[in-house]
Amino acid sequence: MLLHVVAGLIQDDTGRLLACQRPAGKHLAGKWEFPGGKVEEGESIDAALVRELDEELGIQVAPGASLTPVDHDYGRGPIRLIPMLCQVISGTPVAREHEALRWCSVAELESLEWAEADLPILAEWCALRRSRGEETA
Ligand SMILES: Nc1nc2c([nH]c(=O)n2[C@H]2C[C@H](O)[C@@H](COP(=O)(O)OP(=O)(O)OP(=O)(O)O)O2)c(=O)[nH]1
Repeated sequence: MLLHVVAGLIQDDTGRLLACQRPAGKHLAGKWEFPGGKVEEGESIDAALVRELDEELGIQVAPGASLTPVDHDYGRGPIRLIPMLCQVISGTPVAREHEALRWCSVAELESLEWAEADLPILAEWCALRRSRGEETA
């Protein structure tokens, strides 16, 4: 069965993107990812995003546009990773479930070791920024 996973792309007001490091002892430990998680049965993508970011980071967000979903299999069954732009309405992110959080410029994003399924999402996000003329931040 295809598992749907939502991933939130959060920018700060200087254009940096929030990256989160997966904790030790978990699948893909130490890799960087976007905050989010599995969409529960009967739950909308937007509702899953709002719930996961509240649970993981203690922030309230408004879901925005989605980027292109990525289908991937780490050998544990197929997943569909759904990237969603989102706006923080309230709160400041705190690493409740992650090893570390980092606000990253494009250069910093490229220096991290990402979960493989996130690579196409990062490429799309960087292309989107370039097309808006925001590539230098
Ligand atoms: N949340 C999130 N998960 C991601 C990303 N990229 C990526 O490949 N994944 C994968 C890791 C897991 O295989 C799957 C779901 O992640 P999860 O954090 O909700 O679940 P988990 O690893 O706690 O799963 P499990 O140990 O309970 O089986 O999606 C990402 O950017 N964010």
